[in-house]
Amino acid sequence: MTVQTLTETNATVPEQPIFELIEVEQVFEVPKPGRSLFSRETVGLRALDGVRLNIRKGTSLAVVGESGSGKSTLLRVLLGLDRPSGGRALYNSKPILEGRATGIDFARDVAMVYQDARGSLDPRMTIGALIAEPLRHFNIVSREEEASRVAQLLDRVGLPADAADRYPSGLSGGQVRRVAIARALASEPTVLVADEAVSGLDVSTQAQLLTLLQSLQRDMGLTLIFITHDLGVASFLCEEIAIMYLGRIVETVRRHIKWGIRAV
Ligand SMILES: Nc1ncnc2c1ncn2[C@@H]1O[C@H](COP(=O)(O)OP(=O)(O)OP(=O)(O)O)[C@@H](O)[C@H]1O
Repeated sequence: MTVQTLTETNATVPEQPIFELIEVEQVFEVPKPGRSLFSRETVGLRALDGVRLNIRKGTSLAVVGESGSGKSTLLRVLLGLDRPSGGRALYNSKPILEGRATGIDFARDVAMVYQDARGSLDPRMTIGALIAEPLRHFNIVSREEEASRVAQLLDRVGLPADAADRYPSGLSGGQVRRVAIARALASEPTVLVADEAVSGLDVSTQAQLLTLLQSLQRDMGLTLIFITHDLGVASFLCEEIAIMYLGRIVETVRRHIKWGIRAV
């Protein structure tokens, strides 16, 4: 069996970050604890509290934290789905929301694999049609080339070509995650964001998916942002781990992944 070995290093890469968060804050108005039933009193909840984060192109970053630490809030800011209440969130040195407003490039460049992979796929569509959807939306290939690109993408995620004719209900949890990854790759993104992409699966399926994500990141030069509450998964997969607690990044661990072979 092939496994990777991880070794710590202090190497620094002086490259311009693809994502940059500078003192990002997100404050939500929530009902004041202990208020009377009829009171509308609120308090500000700091879901993000001065977050600073640089993500370099082609690297892998895991954002790890317990429930409520702010991971999803951070993700929504990175995806430009929410405007932070303070600080600056940049993608390729431009405000993320500006990037989204200018349209299709950000959506094509930054692909997402959702935690609820099955729920994110229309159960009435075949796997082939689901993967072809982003190909058409972003005009990646001509209609004639579509079927062969779908087959390539299925192969890339370790599914057989005949999976294209099946429906999500006919696939296992692990296979559905692979389809979600193939769909995300269809737009030929620079960044792949995966939110709890292996949670709720058995250990061996998790390991296979993590190995797949690792090889995709390495072979395609993707920037991988992986959100998880599982430190073990994070350290297996990613070069850099940002640990969140109460809306802050309390620690960042940088690793240099060396590929090696060890008999186990
Ligand atoms: N839209 C919102 N309105 C009010 N409070 C919110 C909102 N979104 C998140 N919160 C609060 O912000 C804090 C951080 O939530 P967030 O969902 O980002 O945490 P998380 O680390 O992703 O948790 P989980 O792992 O459970 O998904 C929590 O206290 C949450 O209740």
